[in-house]
Amino acid sequence: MSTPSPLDFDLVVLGGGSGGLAGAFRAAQHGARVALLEPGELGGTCVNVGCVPKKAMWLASELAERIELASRLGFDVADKPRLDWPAFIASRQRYIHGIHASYLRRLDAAGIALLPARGRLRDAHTVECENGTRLRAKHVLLATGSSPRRPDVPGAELAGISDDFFALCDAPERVALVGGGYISVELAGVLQALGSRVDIYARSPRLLGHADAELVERLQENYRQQGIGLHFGYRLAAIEGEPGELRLRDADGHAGDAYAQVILAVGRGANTAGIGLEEAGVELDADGNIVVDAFQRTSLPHVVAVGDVTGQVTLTPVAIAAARRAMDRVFGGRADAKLDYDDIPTVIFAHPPLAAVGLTEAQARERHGDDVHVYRSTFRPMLQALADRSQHSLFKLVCVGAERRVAGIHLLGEGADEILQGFAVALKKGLTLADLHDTVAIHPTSAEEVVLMR
Ligand SMILES: Cc1cc2nc3c(=O)[nH]c(=O)nc-3n(C[C@H](O)[C@H](O)[C@H](O)COP(=O)(O)OP(=O)(O)OC[C@H]3O[C@@H](n4cnc5c(N)ncnc54)[C@H](O)[C@@H]3O)c2cc1C
Ligand SMILES: NC(=O)c1ccc[n+]([C@@H]2O[C@H](COP(=O)([O-])OP(=O)(O)OC[C@H]3O[C@@H](n4cnc5c(N)ncnc54)[C@H](O)[C@@H]3O)[C@@H](O)[C@H]2O)c1
Repeated sequence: MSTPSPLDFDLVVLGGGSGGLAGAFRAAQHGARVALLEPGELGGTCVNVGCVPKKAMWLASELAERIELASRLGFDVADKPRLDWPAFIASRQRYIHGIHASYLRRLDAAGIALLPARGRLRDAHTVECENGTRLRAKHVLLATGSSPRRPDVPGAELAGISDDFFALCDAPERVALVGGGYISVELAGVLQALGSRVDIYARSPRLLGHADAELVERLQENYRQQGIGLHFGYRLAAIEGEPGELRLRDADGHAGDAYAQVILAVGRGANTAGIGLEEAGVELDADGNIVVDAFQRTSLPHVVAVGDVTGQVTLTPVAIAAARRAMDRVFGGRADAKLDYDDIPTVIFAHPPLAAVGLTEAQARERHGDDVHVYRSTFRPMLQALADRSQHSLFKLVCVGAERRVAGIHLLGEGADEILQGFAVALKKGLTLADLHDTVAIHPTSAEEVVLMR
């Protein structure tokens, strides 16, 4: 038997983002010899140009709103407070550098070989680095993530993408966001609260097509009240002008206002091109996502894929959970380990946040017909009421069957982002309306509305 060379591994991972790192750490815990290839910053999209800097900006914008509330409530806030962006961004980036450093320490401690290189799949057991070095592995984990799409219209290259938002050093005076999904809604709320005048141009008839229509209706009202312009059914034909003064032209030839910044948020595409996947025998779907089965197995034996590159629910905790389970199966002797993709909770960090788990009312009616029972609570959180602000919260339960099993929980309002997690556990375990009613409320909170709905 030949002795293994230093280039032989039990696992080679392509991508040091949420899924790749989680998979590498879990495999190493099971005793696997692991190499991880990452040409960019550790942490991938989430840490560098996604969840983390986004949440930091969202927190800043929440503070801006709170300062305004405070002044309404009698605090002496001399002038209209302005955010010192460079100072805030320095704090944000310091926080992110701390995450990089922590990953490096953990990789080192786990004995994982980190190679700062782009990888290419040669066959089921061979990965080639950019410099031509070939690594041999028993198993390969593909976690190369996704990148923002640009619409195929003239001038699209003049506009920014979400990555560019994180390079801003001030709030641009006027901003257009193209797209009506997660990113558009989140960035619009942040920028408007930090001093920009924002317009959203969505192709769809409403924002957030996957979310519960009633909550989205309420969020849209909030956004209009905050001064965000909402343009639905918009068909973008071109982007024109000079940097700093850009205009959108629609399919009827109408050119609108000038914007200092246009940000495209029309979805993301899997990073599967040019890395040898199809040549090696990894099947892709029509959108370029890696096709995987319930165990994250690709069409090529010994090659698994997780996260955005599979086009499955594209959220960080999903990539992490799928990677850990796949590695438990491959290296941990848990043959049945796989992620259940049902009832994954999610939060859209809008203003206020929208948190959801399970079926929307429309999905429940499609699945269960008339046997759907909806409970809702509309209320003003105490701080909003004290400041005589009109922002209301809307909480909604979607129940099915005679036993009123809770099939969906939808929360729009202050604190919704922090309230949902615990209720998501309960929903996953088969929560019923009676269980909620059996639970004593915590008063006075917004969360208590969930157990008081009748
Ligand atoms: C603006 C924004 C906000 C978001 N906010 C949230 C949020 O609040 N909550 C949430 O759950 N999700 C959020 N997401 C989604 C989340 O960031 C992604 O779902 C998550 O990062 C996916 O993890 P991943 O490991 O699949 O890919 P990524 O994190 O993108 O990592 C992929 C890595 O692979 C590397 N790579 C690419 N090609 C190769 C190659 N050939 N060889 C080696 N390495 C390669 C890349 O450099 C990258 O580092 C947000 C996304 C965006 C864009
Ligand atoms: N809080 C979070 O968890 C969070 C935040 C941001 C992003 N994400 C993840 O990242 C993913 C990508 O976000 P996203 O907002 O780019 O995608 P998205 O899929 O949420 O929304 C894309 C939007 O663009 C629209 N669109 C598509 N093509 C268009 C075109 N040519 N012209 C105009 N509009 C067009 C779609 O109708 C849709 O409204 C999300 O689906 C989500 O999974 C999560």
